[in-house]
Amino acid sequence: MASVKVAVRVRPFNQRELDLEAKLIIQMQGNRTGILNCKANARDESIRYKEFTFDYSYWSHNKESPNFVSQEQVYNDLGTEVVDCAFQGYNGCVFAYGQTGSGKTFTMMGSPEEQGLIPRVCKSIFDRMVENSMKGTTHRVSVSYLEIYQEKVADLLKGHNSAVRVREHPKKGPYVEGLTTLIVTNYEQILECITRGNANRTTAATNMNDVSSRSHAIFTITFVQAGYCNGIPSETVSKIHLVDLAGSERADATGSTGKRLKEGAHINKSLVTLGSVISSLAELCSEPSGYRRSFFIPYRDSVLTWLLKDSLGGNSKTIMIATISPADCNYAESLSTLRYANRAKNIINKPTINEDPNVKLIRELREEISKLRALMFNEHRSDMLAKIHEKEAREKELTEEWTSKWREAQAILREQTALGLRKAGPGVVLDSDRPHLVAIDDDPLSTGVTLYHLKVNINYIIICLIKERCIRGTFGKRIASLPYLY
Ligand SMILES: Nc1ncnc2c1ncn2[C@@H]1O[C@H](COP(=O)(O)OP(=O)(O)OP(=O)(O)O)[C@@H](O)[C@H]1O
Repeated sequence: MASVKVAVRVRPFNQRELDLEAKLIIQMQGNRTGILNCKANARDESIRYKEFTFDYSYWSHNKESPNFVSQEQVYNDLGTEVVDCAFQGYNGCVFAYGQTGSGKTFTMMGSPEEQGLIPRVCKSIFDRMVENSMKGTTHRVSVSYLEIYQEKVADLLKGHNSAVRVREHPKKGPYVEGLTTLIVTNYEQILECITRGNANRTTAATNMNDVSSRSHAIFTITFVQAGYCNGIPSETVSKIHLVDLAGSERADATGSTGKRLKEGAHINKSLVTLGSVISSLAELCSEPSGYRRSFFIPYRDSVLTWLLKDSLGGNSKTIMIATISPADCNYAESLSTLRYANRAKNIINKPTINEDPNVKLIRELREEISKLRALMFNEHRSDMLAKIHEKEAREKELTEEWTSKWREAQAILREQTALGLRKAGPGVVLDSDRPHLVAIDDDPLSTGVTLYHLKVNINYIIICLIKERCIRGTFGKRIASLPYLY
């Protein structure tokens, strides 16, 4: 069990707020955040000033302050937890929520000079992978990047207009059908994916932000870690969702009309549903265990909550970052964000280590065998020997199967890395001048690309195309497309 961790961050005044000579209404001390209502003339202090306690309250308003919290500190507190999640085999999720222009994209993505959480998390994952590889562990990292714009999902690694559909697998839950999943082998490649995806995101200028994200964006890292631990195979798969939500907004504050107003309605639909999901979960989790009524959680009322189902009340360690403006003119929005964040604190998730099912079976068999051996030794039960032998044979068979699959996957990855072969959007990039054929495979469970070496000095080739598989030449040009060609 793990509560959703909540951090609140306040940004500097923006130009609009400076022009309006806005007053500073946010105060932070330790992990407490206070908000002052300048307009209320009531004597009752509880109406004028409201205070909330979070896991972290980040003062990023002015660099001169001794309490100033930089991008680096946000990463040290929150990003390292996400990286730990990946290496321990847990799913993780960070989502940034707040008013338009309050600093969500700055916190998640940042700028080239002041990188945000996403690039820092990616960098750290690859740095730690290098360290762990020395100990014999192997890793596979793949990424996908999607946006939800007006309740429709687009594949950001394919292009802005690449619509894809959300479906629900009976066991694995919601997923996006046909979403591009690219294997990345170093930080530069992952950065390339982020840059490509960001360029495809829907943005527009509003009164609150010159480059306002009009969509919800989910960058997902799938991290597989495999190797031997104390002589036993170990393999974990973690999914890390890094989410930059579109701004929660009021039409009058953002100057929305026409298309922007329609966008706002859709953005709000997702955020309102997110709010309902958070409220229902918070209520559910605050009931004493054993007395919990069956609550309906409206995950399917919006694409966003449907896709983030596991991150909210499910199998994930989740962090919410609520970003707020420091200015009095945004009092209502900031108070609403703080209340939203305050509710999210009560959500309790149930993260578990995502172990490969075969590896889990091997581990369990070994445990059973040790127990049976101890029992046999203590109680002189010779009848157990046959049972032990049977379990040992099964365990050996599974271990051999797993080891050969693992070695094969390692060899393919090594070969592709050595040749600089990788899937890039609809094509592949290959930095090699050796003759070859490349098969592009859309199966997300495979490495995505398969390389066929051609022996030099062979004048003709026979190609047998397996159903629906397409073989392309060096420059991605289709050289044969018949189902069977002899
Ligand atoms: N902590 C911060 N320190 C310095 N500048 C910041 C900070 N937070 C936000 N900004 C600046 O404020 C502006 C708006 O921030 P940002 O684009 O991150 O907002 P947003 O919440 O993502 O908005 P939207 O919902 O419209 O996309 C940007 O110019 C950004 O650089």
